[in-house]
Amino acid sequence: MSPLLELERVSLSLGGRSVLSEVSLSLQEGEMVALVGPSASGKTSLLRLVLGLVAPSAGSIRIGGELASVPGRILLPPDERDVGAVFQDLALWPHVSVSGNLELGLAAKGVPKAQRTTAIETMLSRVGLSGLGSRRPHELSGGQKQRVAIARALVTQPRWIVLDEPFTNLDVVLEDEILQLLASLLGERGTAAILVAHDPREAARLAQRIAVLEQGKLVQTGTRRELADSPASPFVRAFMRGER
Ligand SMILES: Nc1ncnc2c1ncn2[C@@H]1O[C@H](COP(=O)(O)OP(=O)(O)OP(=O)(O)O)[C@@H](O)[C@H]1O
Repeated sequence: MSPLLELERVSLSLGGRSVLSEVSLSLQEGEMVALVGPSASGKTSLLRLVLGLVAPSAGSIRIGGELASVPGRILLPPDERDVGAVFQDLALWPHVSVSGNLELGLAAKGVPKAQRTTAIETMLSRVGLSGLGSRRPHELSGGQKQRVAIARALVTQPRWIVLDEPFTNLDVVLEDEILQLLASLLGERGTAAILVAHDPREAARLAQRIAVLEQGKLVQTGTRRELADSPASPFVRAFMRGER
């Protein structure tokens, strides 16, 4: 069976600078991969590529075996990639209620009103936000906002999601709670994920594999044990020791 997502020697240049260089990476159905690397190594750019927000300069991206992006062209637009996204700034729509934030994606998918209401209620209850559907994002705590962002990414039941360092601003206890919630939500639905992680604990909690980017190149991909036992670079060694 084809991988859910497959990048083949993908390069990206922006403003005349090479941002990613010949990255090959795959994501299997139900698999969770953590993407790590120093600042400016290209992690966010890689997520933008797989979401279909930007086209590669070279190489190709396949989704479910079908060509989704080729040099200079996005063949499959973001809303046809069956993917949910959670960004670092969460990007909740500020003027829309919590329920409204979840509803937009369902409406865009053509889900009828009655089913939308049920799906939203079920999802809000699953993330511990029952009864808060009519609040606006600014009326929520940081942890509650994270839950809304996760609920919004998952309410349409996508086959996979990407998360770009969404837990950086949480304290450790809260981060742990949210990671646990996310792990069970992804696990019970068999949703695949690519997660940009900033510490090895976070990576280990969710991901079966860790992929390391440095200066736009994929320097190592492997399990936590493989990276800890034979780190391919000083960054990988330090990261696995939890120093970064
Ligand atoms: N639109 C753009 N035009 C030119 N250069 C860009 C553009 N977007 C990103 N870059 C550059 O690409 C490189 C990779 O950026 P990216 O945001 O992907 O890194 P990152 O690994 O996610 O970094 P961080 O961990 O700091 O968020 C950086 O040097 C950045 O300055």
